[in-house]
Formats: sequence, structure tokens, C-alpha cells
Amino acid sequence: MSQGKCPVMHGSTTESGMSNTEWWPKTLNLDILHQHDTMTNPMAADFNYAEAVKTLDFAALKKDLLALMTDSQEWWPADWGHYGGLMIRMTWHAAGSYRIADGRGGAGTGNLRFAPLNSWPDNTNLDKARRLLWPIKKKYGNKLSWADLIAYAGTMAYESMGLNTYGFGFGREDIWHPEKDTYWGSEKEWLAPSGSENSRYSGERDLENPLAAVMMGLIYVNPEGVDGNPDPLKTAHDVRVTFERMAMNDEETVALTAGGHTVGKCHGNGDAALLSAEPEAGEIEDQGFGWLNKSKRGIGRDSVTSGIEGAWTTEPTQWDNGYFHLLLNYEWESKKSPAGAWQWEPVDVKEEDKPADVEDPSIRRNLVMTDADMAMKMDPEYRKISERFYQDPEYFSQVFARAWFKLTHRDMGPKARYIGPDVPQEDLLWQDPVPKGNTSYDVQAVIEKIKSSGLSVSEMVSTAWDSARTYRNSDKRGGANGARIRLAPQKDWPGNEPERLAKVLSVLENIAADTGASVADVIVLAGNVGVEQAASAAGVSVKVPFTPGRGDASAEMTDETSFEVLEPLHDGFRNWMKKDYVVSPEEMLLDRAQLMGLTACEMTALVGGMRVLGTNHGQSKHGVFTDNVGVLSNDFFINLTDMQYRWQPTGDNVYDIVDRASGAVKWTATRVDLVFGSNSILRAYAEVYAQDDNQEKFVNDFVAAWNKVMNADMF
Ligand code: HEM
Repeated sequence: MSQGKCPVMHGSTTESGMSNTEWWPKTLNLDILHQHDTMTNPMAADFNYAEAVKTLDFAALKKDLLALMTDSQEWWPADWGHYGGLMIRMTWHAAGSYRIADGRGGAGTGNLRFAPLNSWPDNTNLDKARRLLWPIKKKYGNKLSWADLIAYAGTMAYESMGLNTYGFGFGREDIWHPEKDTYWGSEKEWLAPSGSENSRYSGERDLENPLAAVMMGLIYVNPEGVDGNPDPLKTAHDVRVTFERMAMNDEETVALTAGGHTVGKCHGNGDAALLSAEPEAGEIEDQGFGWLNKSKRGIGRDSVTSGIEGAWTTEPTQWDNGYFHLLLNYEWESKKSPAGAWQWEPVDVKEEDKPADVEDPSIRRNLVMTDADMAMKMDPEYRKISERFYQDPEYFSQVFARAWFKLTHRDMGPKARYIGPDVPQEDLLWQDPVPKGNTSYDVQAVIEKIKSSGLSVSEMVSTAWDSARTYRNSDKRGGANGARIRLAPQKDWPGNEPERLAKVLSVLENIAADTGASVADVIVLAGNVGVEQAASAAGVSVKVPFTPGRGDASAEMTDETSFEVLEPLHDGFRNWMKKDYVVSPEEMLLDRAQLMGLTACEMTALVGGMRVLGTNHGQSKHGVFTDNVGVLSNDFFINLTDMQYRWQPTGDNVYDIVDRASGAVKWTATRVDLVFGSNSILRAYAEVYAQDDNQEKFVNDFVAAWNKVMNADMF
């Protein structure tokens, strides 16, 4: 070893150097399909959180949390002796990263513990909130996930401050490493203003999808104003866009903002430059704490979080109607906080309206509003709602309690996943309710009727696939349960081939009516029958497992608009793309596979099977490189890896498969097909399936992956 070289091998142990995706930025990042597996999970493989949490002593937990709220600790004292504001902000920031476009983000996984969220500028000092909760987490152990505790703490904070909350469902299972699939934006700088490099904005302030926050490192809008310039009307635009992307309408938005800021305060009584780095960049001796003020006191009345300073209401530890009273009755002027941030302060404020200092009740402090709060007064629509809430505090409390419940549960999916004594009885439209389905019909009789219905393998398999493929693991929405493929808007989506769909559905609906099975079950059963027939044609006898019990949702149970985000704009499994997108078709395939909870291997088996089953959208001739459509053979992989052929681009993501010897065009393929031959990892899988003795393995793997898709939403 030459002198001066480090004796420790770099790479595997100490630093990662350049990753493959950095060397070759266009390479597919298959890692997104291999997250949260048993190797990263400290719990035993048979640990089932949903079962464990059922054994939690819910009453004791509630009591402990209520006690914690007013048990101020010297290392991070509670403002006015109450941690409610801090806990609520933590819960809101955990839940508020949810966005409807891809269902990612949200409080459902406990991702606030990990980068980047644990270190986002907007999440400053929420590390303190989690450390305050640690004794409770430690006490209840594996029966209580961090994700549930983070969501519940804010809810209990509201209870402790006098709000009658709407309910709570447990059941959020923790992840153990940061999510690799969530796109938070392309900017390379925290809080980069719009218009800077890789900006998320284009045109007339059009926010890139699926993003829902206006800046890298914020949950929603900039509290000082758009790009830091106070202007409540401009901020109103940002608030509306971002809250809509969190599934909130105007009324819910006003309720949440006002209800959030009815309690707690902003922290900016000091110099933000004195704070240490965020947790992920902190010194080792800080032990995961960030934003420490090591040179000055930096706690209590001297703490700095957002840089804005002051409380919104006179009694910030009580649930009351003070927010609207003050917002609507005072004139507000824009001022700078001690930390130099823009904020709004009341003109000629009455002494009795001023809140007390957080440490010394004999001192009175000034009130404050952020630019977003001012939007609740200045935007005409928001103002109408604010005035109604001001006039009717009881109505405000009810709307807020429901919106808070939605905020903290929206990414949990169906109500069947909620656990605990406080789950509300009522079915809510945003939960996409599905009635319980019949389980006592004669499954074999249904199968026989399907077999003699005259439907082709392609028709049965495509319909079942289309019914199930809307499922996304991110927020557990969509899927075959409910048979919403019969209803608007799904039945009319071009990706569902409405004409073919209507024909197949009319046959399957009759079978459902004759047998007592739900249409949802019959759709899946027909798909299974198609797969079994195609496997048998390939000489492999398989029985696709089936569990009955799906229900049929009605149009009244379906919020059409909210289903629009589930429309597949690309489905690489059916070789379909609605239009050209910025990202490549193969990246969209990966995105869909990730949302469906598939591994790269399962994705490969499914694509290979779907191609030979004749399920390409509109029976497109591209991608079907077999002479035996409808037979579940491994032909796709055999032909893909056969050096007898070469692949020639012909434009529009389409390729000719040319016989090298004769020069004849044998079949045609798409980019998505070719990725299974070109990407080194996917090719490795394709080679497995192309091997001479692996036809049966291929069928079994296809069936297992198929079954996973068909049952993904059975909770
Ligand atoms: C319109 C978007 C919103 C903006 C721009 C915004 C902005 C802010 C800012 C700047 C702070 C001060 C943080 C600090 O310095 O400690 C804050 C605190 C807080 N926010 Fe919001 N917020 C918004 C919406 C919400 C919502 C929807 C909720 C909950 C439903 C909420 C609940 C709270 C609470 C409870 C605090 C007090 C934290 C404490 O007392 O430590 N906010 N917010």
C-alpha cells in the first residue's frame, strides 16, 4: 500500500462515491421497486402491525398523551406550559406532505423520522416534538408505530385544548428507511425561489405535478408570501393550488388554516444564523438533533423556527374563535420580525387582545398573521367562509374536526384499515366506500358460467387487469374492489377501451346477477379463468387462488372528480400511453409498478405474460412478438433475447424486429418491450424466463404476481 492512502476500503463501508444512476442518469432506478423489505426491517418477518396495535391499551395511551401536553421539560420548555401547538404542527407537517396526484407523502409511514423530511427547513424543531414523544413510544413499544403516534399526538393536543375531535383510526405501519420513490422536486437548493434552476413553476405560475408544495423543503406555501414577498392575494392562489392537491376544498382550507393557527405560535425571536445545521447534517454529538442555538439560550421565548414571531390569538392554548375575531376586526400591516421575516401585525391593538409571553404571564406580546392567514381575509371566497365561521363557531369547530380527520387519514385508504375504539361509524365519500360483498355464493358455478360465456382470454384478462390496476399502494386507493370500472369516470377512460369494456361488462354483470356474486368478484374471477386457460394452452396446469367478498360501489359512493387522478395515462403492462410525456414510457412503467407494490421480477413476469395474452391496448400489434397469442408461453422472453433478430428504430418509440438472415420484419416492439432486453437488470430477469427449462417457472411467477395485483386492495 502506498503511503498516505487510507487503509479502509472506501465504497462498501464508508462512502458511496458515484452511484450508477449518477454515472448514467438515464438508467432506470429499479431500487424504487425494492424498498421496505425484510432486510431493512428490524421486526420479525411475521410481525403484523395491524394485529399488534389491536392489543394496545388505547385508554392508557390517551391519558399519557394528555398528560404529556402540560408536562414541560427544561431542555425544550412548552410555550405557556402546553406542547399542543408544537404537536399539532408536527402532525400537520407529517400529514400535509400528501398529494393526490400520486398518493405519495402523508403521515401513513412515519417518514418524518427520515431524510429529507426530518431536515426540511419547514420541519425545523419538529425533532424536538418527536423526542418529547419518545418516552411514550418507548413505553408502548411495537404496539404503537411512530407513524400512528405522530398522527395521534396532534389529535390529542386538540382534545386537550378543548376541541371535540371527530375520531381516530390507528394502523399506520412504520417504514425503516427513507422512501426512494417520492419525487419532491428537482431544485438543488433549499427554498429556491420560483424561476431558479430546475424550478417547479412554468407558465403563469403552473406548479409541476405531482408536487403540492411551492418550494423545496416546505410543506405548502411560503408563510412570508410568494417567494418571500408579502401579497395575500398572490398567496391565496398558492394556498388554493396546494390545498387542492392535498384534496382540500376552499372551506376545508380555511378551516384548517384557521383551526391550525387558533393555537400555538410562530418562533422568530432571535438570529436564525446562530442555529446549528439540520439533523441530517448535524454534529455526531448532537445525536440527531438539529437547529440548536449553542451560543445563546435558544429555547422558550428565544427560540427560532420559521423566523416569524408571535401568536395568532389571545389564548393560544385554547380552542376558541379568537382567530377570526382578530383577523377580521383589526387592520393588519406588514412588518419584519426580530429574525427579519415578513409578518403581519395589528394596527392599534388593544392591550387585552395581546397574548401573554410564553414564559412570563405578566408580559404581553404582539399578535401576528402570516401572509397565508391574511389570504383568509383578503381573498373574496376565503373571506366569505371566514365570516361564516366567525358567525357560527360551532359550525367552524365541526368543519375543522372533520377536515383534520381527513388530513390525518386520507392516505390510509379504505376505512377497513382503521383500527381502535375511536373509529367513526360514518362512511365518508373521500374514503371511497365499498359495501361488504357476498361471500356465500357458489364460486364454481360462476366459473362455469364464465367459461361458457364466449369471452376470449384477452377480453377477460384485460378487463380484470384494468379493474385492478388503478390500485396504488401509496394511499391504498383504487383497485378491483368496488367494481368502479362500471362507473363514471372509469368506464369512459380511453385506457379502459370503453367499447370493449362495455361489451365484456354486460356479460359479466349478467353472470353476477344470476349467481349472487358481486360484479367486482366476477371481473376478477373471469381474469383468473383467462389466465388458467392460457396456462393450460401452454401445457402448464395452474389454479389461480381466489378469495370472494369484493363489493360493488354505487355512483353515490363515488366522488367522480376525486377518481380522475387514478386514470392511468400510461400502462406499460398493456403497452399503452395516452400521450407523450416528459418522462420516458419505461419510467412510467416503473412508477406504476411501484404504486402497485410490485418488485422488478414480478413486473417482468407480468409484462412478459400480458404481451402473449393479447392484452395490448387496442390489440396493438406492437410488442406482441409471439405467433401464439392467448397462450401463456415465455415467447416474449425467448424472442427478446434471440440473436437471430436485430432491433431497428422506426420512430415514435416503435421498433422493427428484423430477422438478421432474411432482413424480413418479423414483429414490432415498443420502448417498453425493449427495456427488458436493454436494461442490464431487467435483461437478467428476462434471461431467466427465456431459459429452456423455465416455462413452468414463468407461468407460476406470472400467476403469483397476477394474484398479488388482483388482491392488492383486499383489506
Ligand atoms: C396555509 C398554510 C400554512 C402556513 C403558511 C403556515 C405557516 C406556519 C408558520 C410560519 C408557523 C410558525 C412555525 C414556528 O415558527 O414555530 C406555523 C405554526 C403552526 N401551524 Fe401553520 N401554516 C399553515 C397551515 C397550517 C395548518 C393547516 C395547520 C393545522 C391544521 C397549522 C398548524 C400550525 C400550528 C399548530 C402552529 C404552531 C406551532 C407551535 O406552536 O409551535 N398550520 N404555521
